[in-house]
Amino acid sequence: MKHAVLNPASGPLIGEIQVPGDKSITHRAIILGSLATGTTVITNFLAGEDCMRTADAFRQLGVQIEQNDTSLKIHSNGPDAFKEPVAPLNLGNSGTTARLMLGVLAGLPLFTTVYGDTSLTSRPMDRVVRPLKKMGARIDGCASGSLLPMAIRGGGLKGMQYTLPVQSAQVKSAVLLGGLLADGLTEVIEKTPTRNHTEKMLRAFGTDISETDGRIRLTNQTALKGTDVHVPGDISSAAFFMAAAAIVPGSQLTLVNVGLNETRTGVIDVLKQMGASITVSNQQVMAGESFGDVTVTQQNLQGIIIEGDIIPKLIDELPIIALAATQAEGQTVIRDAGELRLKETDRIEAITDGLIRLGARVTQTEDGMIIRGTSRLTGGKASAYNDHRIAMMLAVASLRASHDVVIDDTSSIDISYPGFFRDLRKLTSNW
Ligand SMILES: O=C(O)C1=C[C@@H](OP(=O)(O)O)[C@@H](O)[C@H](O)C1
Ligand SMILES: C=C(OP(=O)(O)O)C(=O)O
Repeated sequence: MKHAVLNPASGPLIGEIQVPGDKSITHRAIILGSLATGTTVITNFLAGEDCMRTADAFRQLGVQIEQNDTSLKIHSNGPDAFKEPVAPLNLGNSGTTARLMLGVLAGLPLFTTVYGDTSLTSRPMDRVVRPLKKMGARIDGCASGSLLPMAIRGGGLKGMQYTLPVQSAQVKSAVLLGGLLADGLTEVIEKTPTRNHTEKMLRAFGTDISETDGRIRLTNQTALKGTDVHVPGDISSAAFFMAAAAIVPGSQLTLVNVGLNETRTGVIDVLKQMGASITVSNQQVMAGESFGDVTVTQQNLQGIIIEGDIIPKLIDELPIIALAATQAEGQTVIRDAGELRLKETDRIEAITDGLIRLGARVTQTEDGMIIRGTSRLTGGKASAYNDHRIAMMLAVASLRASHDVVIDDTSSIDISYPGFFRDLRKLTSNW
């Protein structure tokens, strides 16, 4: 338990900051580096707990993964050299590890068992189990095979065409990774774009994968080649400081080397639409992934409606966007975000509860919330619900509160942003 008492308010956030590497891209680099033959060096990788679960899972399959402060070095002889793990794989708190690994494990001719923590054990896995079973996978688990723990007898998959019934990059990626190890053609059809790091990274590792009008196609290609990957900063982590700079008077903050993949930049679009001044500079592209420097200058914000196709582009940023909305004039309505109820915790409940406890006016709806601004945050005691994004949102709220913000436990922050408090302290004068 890491109880935190955050003193209220701060001066403006001024200066420059570099957030850690992208979580989604780090997971995929570890997965493809392990499936590839040869050496893969991943720089600026995220050493967060979730990504380390993915690395440990491949270590248990016999892949050599060395970690130092600046890089992860993977030596692999490809999937044919994997060994059957002698113990269950612990996937911790990580939905991405669970869903993507189920795709991989279903495609390997090995028997494996997987489990996770209390939160992961309650998150739906049938969304990946169903399509993988259609490809021929033999998977069983709790609750009629829809929850962890699960057992997978892999191998013998056949490619198929699959239309995504949920807007989920994890489901898309599980089917594509299964397809990579399956016989024949796999085609995934997505009506609303979700994050496309798997597709971009597969291409970077030499896979022939095509994408037209939301139809993504690939055939069995186990001969991936080890490739060096440089991971851009995580826009989902940067979002906490973007929003902080947007709501603390007098702030001007630059976030350097932030990933700007077109399927992830919804938070920038929304903050701009609310009235924040945001500029992007030094934009570059590496292995198909765009990144650059993002400067946010505080301006008065207005409430807006956030709904529809933009939701998957900012799904993980909704906790901090909701906080920003408490500091905007008028009403902000968030709709079509029912997926938030299926994350590390029910985030609609957790955001609403946390913000109300700190003095904001928020009403939850089935698939979102209504936030009435401008609220003077009073501070108070709130629970992070063991969820990293809720804990960081509550910590940023202290910058606009009139009294202390007390958070029950902030240890979950290590999932995606080790060093968050060091960075927050660097930018503010309140601790
Ligand atoms: O593919 C990924 O790396 C992720 C996809 C999203 O989940 P869904 O696929 O469930 O939307 C996101 O919320 C999660 O943090 C990371
Ligand atoms: C939902 C998240 O991650 P995961 O699904 O991988 O647990 C997140 O990081 O906000």
